[in-house]
Amino acid sequence: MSEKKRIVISRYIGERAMSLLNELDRDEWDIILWKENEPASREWIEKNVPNATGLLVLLTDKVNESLLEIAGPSLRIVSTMSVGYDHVDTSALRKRGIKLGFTPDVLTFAVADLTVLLCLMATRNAGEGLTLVKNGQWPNLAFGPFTLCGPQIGAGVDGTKPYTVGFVGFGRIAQATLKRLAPYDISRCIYTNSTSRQAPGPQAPSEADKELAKSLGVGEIFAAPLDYVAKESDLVIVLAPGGPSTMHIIDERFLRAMKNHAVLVNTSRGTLVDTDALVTALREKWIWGTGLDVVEGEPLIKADHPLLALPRAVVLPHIGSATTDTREAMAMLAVTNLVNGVLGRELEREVKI
Ligand SMILES: O=CC(=O)O
Repeated sequence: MSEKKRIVISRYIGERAMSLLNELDRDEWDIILWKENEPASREWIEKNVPNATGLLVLLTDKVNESLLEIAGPSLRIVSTMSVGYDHVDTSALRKRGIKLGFTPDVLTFAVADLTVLLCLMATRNAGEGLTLVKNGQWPNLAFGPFTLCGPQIGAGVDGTKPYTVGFVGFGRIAQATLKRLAPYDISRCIYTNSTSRQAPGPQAPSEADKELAKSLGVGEIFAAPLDYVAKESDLVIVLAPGGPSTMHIIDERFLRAMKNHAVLVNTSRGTLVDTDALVTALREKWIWGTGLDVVEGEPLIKADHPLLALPRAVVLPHIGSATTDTREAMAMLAVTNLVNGVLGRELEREVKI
């Protein structure tokens, strides 16, 4: 009797998504599942991946040359339950003709919501306020008129203050974030993309920029170089993909160029921000504060990380897409991609690598 084909899944991703695997005839397919509620050990993945046809991973699992070597030539599809895929070596996949499935779109609203949450928390000192209250140090017993005051997002109390939101990366999630911020009366949105980033100056708004500005009621929208975004923005939101091309794109130079009352929010990948420079920027008050859902070197499992001692740093544990609905949709899409991939069908969402 010939050996069954195998699929390796590095985390239990819920009953509904797992039930989609029923399309695979179990006389033909073995489903190998890591059942613990923590990342699968490398040892476990390496032990089970040889001769697999499909591999479903989360962003805690590195898919690199050595893993693909171990998997061998049977592997057809890697499906990641994430929109980001900087944990996957795409060139190693490409040269072996292995497809990569991912889960964009379904998480756009959840991440945009969390981005706005961090914008508000970081501008309004909510991190510091929460810490004081939890430590029994409620600060307003003597109601200081300016206690815990922070900058206000948007056009201000009389609705006339110019307010600029800068985006580093302006894809689906960034645009959904802008849509949520638009009711704050944003006079300008400036953004970088891979071409404008190094350009000599700001670009004239494209037709798409003009249309978006009109539909959202934002004064104007246009692309600009990084240093322009740093210098001009009251709020900088980082929403670009991770990987070598964006490593430390927010560095000391960028942070020094920012306005003193400006806030930096990162809900993409920790590697985009040079953490040491950010810590100095906060300590020396080059900027007002920061809201981070991702940090270089995460998870931060020790409370002695310098960021955590800073009252103006609001740090969340990478929960951008963590609504139940969204995670379920991501899980379903990841399994659909996996099943389609192993059966040789087109993936519902494939990274063109
Ligand atoms: O960070 C989360 C993702 O890439 O889905």
